[in-house]
Amino acid sequence: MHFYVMAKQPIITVNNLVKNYGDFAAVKGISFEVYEGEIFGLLGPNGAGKTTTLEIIETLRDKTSGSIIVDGFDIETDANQIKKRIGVQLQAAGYYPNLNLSELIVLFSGLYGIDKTPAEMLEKVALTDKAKAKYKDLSGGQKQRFSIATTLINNPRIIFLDEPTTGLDPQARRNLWDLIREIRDQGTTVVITTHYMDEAEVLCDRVAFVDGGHIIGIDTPDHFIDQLVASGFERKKQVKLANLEDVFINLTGKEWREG
Ligand SMILES: Nc1ncnc2c1ncn2[C@@H]1O[C@H](COP(=O)(O)OP(=O)(O)OP(=O)(O)O)[C@@H](O)[C@H]1O
Repeated sequence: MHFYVMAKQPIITVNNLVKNYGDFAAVKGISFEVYEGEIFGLLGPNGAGKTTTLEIIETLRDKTSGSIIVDGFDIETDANQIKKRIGVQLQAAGYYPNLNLSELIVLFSGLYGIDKTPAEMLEKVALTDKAKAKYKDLSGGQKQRFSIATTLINNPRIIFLDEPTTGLDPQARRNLWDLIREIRDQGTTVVITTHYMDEAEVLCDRVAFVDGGHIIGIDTPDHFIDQLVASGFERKKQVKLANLEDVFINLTGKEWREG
């Protein structure tokens, strides 16, 4: 039993959040809670307002109106306290190209004023043997794991992952799911966006669907699916007991491909 089952304490409360870019309303008054210790997914089509919402909660973007409380702190008055308690994935461009992974961890730890050993952080994301490698020389899956390691340096209460598995092969995706689950099981709340519904279904404890700047549904994946089935919905095609991804994994093996 993981942490989520025991406590349903809100760690993020978003109330009536609005974001306008000039005349364009990207987020139109959304409200939701993220519970402590869960993996919470923001799902929805391109342009729905997911990244905008995340970046506002991460204190990286100003809101137009509404209120946000993160771990008991109001974004309006205590953004610095919030920054200390969250981990945000940096864009790849933020990594100095000539430093190796160990040196990058030392650099980021220094920025946070926290004394973390590179070995400790790299071990968490199974990159111990890449300590001397440069970020640009990593595979896609390794890059994602490294960037997740950097979100954990300040012992955050919550981490935010924006499409962390986009572009990864099936093994790398599944390995990343395991890593994200481990992070949750150690008590860190995870907020994630993804366009992969299979991923959201197996990974997220709860999901919110965002469309056109509104939240149009929020529940556990199981409840959503059960409700749809109860309403009489049936898939047109006979569902097979395996899919092409299972074939891929079966043929190529389950081991980590990228070292
Ligand atoms: N800085 C900006 N200025 C003007 N419009 C913006 C800006 N940033 C985002 N938008 C617009 O706001 C809307 C929401 O964008 P956002 O990136 O939040 O969507 P998203 O749900 O994350 O989409 P995706 O799945 O494609 O990442 C889009 O129509 C986008 O074009």
